[in-house]
Amino acid sequence: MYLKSNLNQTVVPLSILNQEWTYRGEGNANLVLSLPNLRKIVKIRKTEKPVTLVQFLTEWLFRYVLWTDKIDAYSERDLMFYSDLMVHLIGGSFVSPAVPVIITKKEIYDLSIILKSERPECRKNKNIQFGRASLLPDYAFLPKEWDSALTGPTLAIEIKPKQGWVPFYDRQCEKCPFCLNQYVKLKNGSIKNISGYCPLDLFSGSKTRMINALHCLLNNPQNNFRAFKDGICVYDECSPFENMYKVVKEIFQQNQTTKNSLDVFINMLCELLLKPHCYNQKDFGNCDITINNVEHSLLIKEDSKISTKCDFTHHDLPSFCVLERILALQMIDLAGLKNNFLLYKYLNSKRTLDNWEYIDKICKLISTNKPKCPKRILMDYERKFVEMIGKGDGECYFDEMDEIYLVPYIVASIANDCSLMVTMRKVKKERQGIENIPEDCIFDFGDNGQFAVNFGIFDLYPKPLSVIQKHKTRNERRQSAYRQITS
Ligand SMILES: O=P(O)(O)O[C@@H]1[C@@H](OP(=O)(O)O)[C@H](OP(=O)(O)O)[C@H](O)[C@H](OP(=O)(O)O)[C@H]1OP(=O)(O)O
Ligand SMILES: Nc1ncnc2c1ncn2[C@@H]1O[C@H](COP(=O)(O)OP(=O)(O)OP(=O)(O)O)[C@@H](O)[C@H]1O
Repeated sequence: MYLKSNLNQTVVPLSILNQEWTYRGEGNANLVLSLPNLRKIVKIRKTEKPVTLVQFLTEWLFRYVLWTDKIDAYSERDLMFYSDLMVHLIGGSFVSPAVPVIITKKEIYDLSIILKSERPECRKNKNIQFGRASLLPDYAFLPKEWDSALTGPTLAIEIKPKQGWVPFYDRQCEKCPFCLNQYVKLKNGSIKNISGYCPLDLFSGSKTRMINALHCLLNNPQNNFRAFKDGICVYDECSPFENMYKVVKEIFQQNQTTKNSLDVFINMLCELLLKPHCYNQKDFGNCDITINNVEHSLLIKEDSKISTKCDFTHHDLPSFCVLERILALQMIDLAGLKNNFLLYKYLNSKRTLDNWEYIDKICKLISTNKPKCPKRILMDYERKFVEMIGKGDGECYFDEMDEIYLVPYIVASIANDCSLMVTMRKVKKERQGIENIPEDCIFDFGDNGQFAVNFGIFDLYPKPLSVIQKHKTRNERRQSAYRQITS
């Protein structure tokens, strides 16, 4: 069965069980399996498990009777948003096109049974969904054609860096959203210790602050740091810290590992996070990377007097380094949650907003405005939004606006929640086959040797418009937990 999607891509049926596969991990929205022979991952959507009888019947009707069109439409829309917008905004060196595949009901049923023992208890509140899934490169491995020049294990570091930038309109608190959330986690018992990690430090452009942030991530990884050796998770919040020492020793191919080698490794990681990486720039589309910096510098003066406990100061990151690619999207939101919530509430009071219709609208806008770059389109809307706020005449300016004005906030929210992977493997001393690796992907770490390195950014799928309401409530909960614990 081969289907044609609206994106004009052939949807290929994929059988997972008749090839080598492993469980890679899962988040709130997707479960990921790795197909090591293909060096690909399959990203399978998850759905809420029905709890009540009514939910059970609705789910049954939806899945088994009304299934195909509705579910296909969801997955197709996710893919369209990813391919038409997010890939262009991030750039082809860090993301790859997703290939739609179809997984049968029977296969999902069999997989669910096998996966029972692998899935963490806290994630079992959702089922995996049959039908459309996405096939993507597995960033825990390097491209096959580089293999002949490389030796030793492949190490991949996954970081979910979270919000490294707070719009000026939202800076009412001395703590950034991530640090505030630590108090909620502490209160509900999901963590024992507050992490010293602050995303503002990781994105600060200051090496001292970045290195401190990386040390904190390693010491208290929560769901923000993982290390994979040859595709297998060897260090995360559930593993002993020694595992990290061991894997660093192996990657450096040293007999001895000392505290010092971990420091060397963190320095190396910091350098990699700051290295421009644009070997695949031809696929970058025509998005202009520099558009939004000016706007922020104009707003900065207004707010420079706030007292902070998190350090809100920051230096520019080198263009095209992996952190800069993420931060640039986070900074696309100038108006902040405060103003986006007001607009969302206003539009919703005029007509109930559909959570996903914005995707069709923004994709259509991009296509009719070609060759204008998608980032410029979003920034034009955002600029106008901020201009309206500046006029300060309350809700009346909202009459001229629609949900497209909320899209920059949604894009920034996706960037606030995405993950990155830095993957590395040592280059053989004899350097045979080195010509297969783009020069830009080889990094020299002095006595520790040369490494081939690749970067990936993932979890760039759309969020519903209702996330704005969720963020409003979430922020109030965070502030309250902070006040309760610190007062
Ligand atoms: O709201 P946040 O900042 O806590 O982020 C949520 C994440 O929590 P985190 O703090 O990273 O542990 C949360 O991650 P976990 O499930 O906690 O691993 C999801 O990523 C969630 O996104 P979505 O609802 O699946 O689209 C994330 O929600 P939104 O990005 O939709 O807000
Ligand atoms: N392209 C990829 N290459 C390698 N590993 C990946 C890739 N995509 C996802 N993963 C792995 O699968 C895990 C779950 O994927 P992902 O974070 O995209 O799930 P999610 O449900 O969308 O997350 P969230 O809870 O943040 O919404 C990741 O933590 C990562 O370890």
